[in-house]
Amino acid sequence: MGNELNFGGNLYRPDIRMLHDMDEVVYNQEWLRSQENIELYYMYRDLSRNESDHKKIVEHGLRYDITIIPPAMLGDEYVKTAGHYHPPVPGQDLSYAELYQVLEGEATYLLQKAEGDRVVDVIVCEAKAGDLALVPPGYGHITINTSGKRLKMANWVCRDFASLYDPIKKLFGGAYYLLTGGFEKNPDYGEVPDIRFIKPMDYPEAGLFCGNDMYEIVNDLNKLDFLVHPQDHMDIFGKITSP
Ligand SMILES: O=P(O)(O)OC[C@H]1O[C@](O)(CO)[C@@H](O)[C@@H]1O
Repeated sequence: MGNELNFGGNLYRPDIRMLHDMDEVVYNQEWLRSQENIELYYMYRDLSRNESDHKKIVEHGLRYDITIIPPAMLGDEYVKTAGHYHPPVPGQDLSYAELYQVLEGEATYLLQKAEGDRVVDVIVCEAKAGDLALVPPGYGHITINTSGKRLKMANWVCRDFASLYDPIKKLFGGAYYLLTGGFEKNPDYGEVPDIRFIKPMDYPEAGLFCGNDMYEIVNDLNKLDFLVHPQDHMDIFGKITSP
């Protein structure tokens, strides 16, 4: 069982994203049609080091996942996740946030904010091992591995929602594709803003620092309340949404 992940002495089996799960969102459709249905990336969900951690994580409405994206090319496009948005928090007009940390390799996080049918902000954050990347409410997100090395990343997220894939599928991918020649605007989006490049940041207000293993916040999960009740913690997102 070569795909199992050992986390805290527990073995986890992944959900596997196959190439042809991504048919709508791959840039080079001609290349895609000639390809076998290979495994692209591995999603290990709801991890914990022990039962007591798991109880705390569930009580706080959270989930800790690890995703492994081996290096690959999708024709002349770098391997990436399918991409999704999050639904609104019940009773709010704000959607759930998510927090990533690169554990190994390098990630390019593409975040895009939709307002109705338009994308009004596109952010790219390039992150290396230890770096944190926050997905604010309202932003869809895609992770791209351009590094030629295995990318292993973790995320904390609210456990009570299902991701929304259709808005990205129906426009054949994110607002930009990352090709060997650089970022290419997706023509199906019409007008999109230029990319804002941001650096990975610390979030001292939540006790989160690049370089510190973010799983350890399991001992103080109230600090992640911004993932479950983003409406109560808008300051933390402001550094990214209006720098
Ligand atoms: O759902 P996608 O777009 O394939 O992206 C996968 C990622 O999303 C998550 O489900 C969390 O948003 C992770 O488990 C995984 O990293």
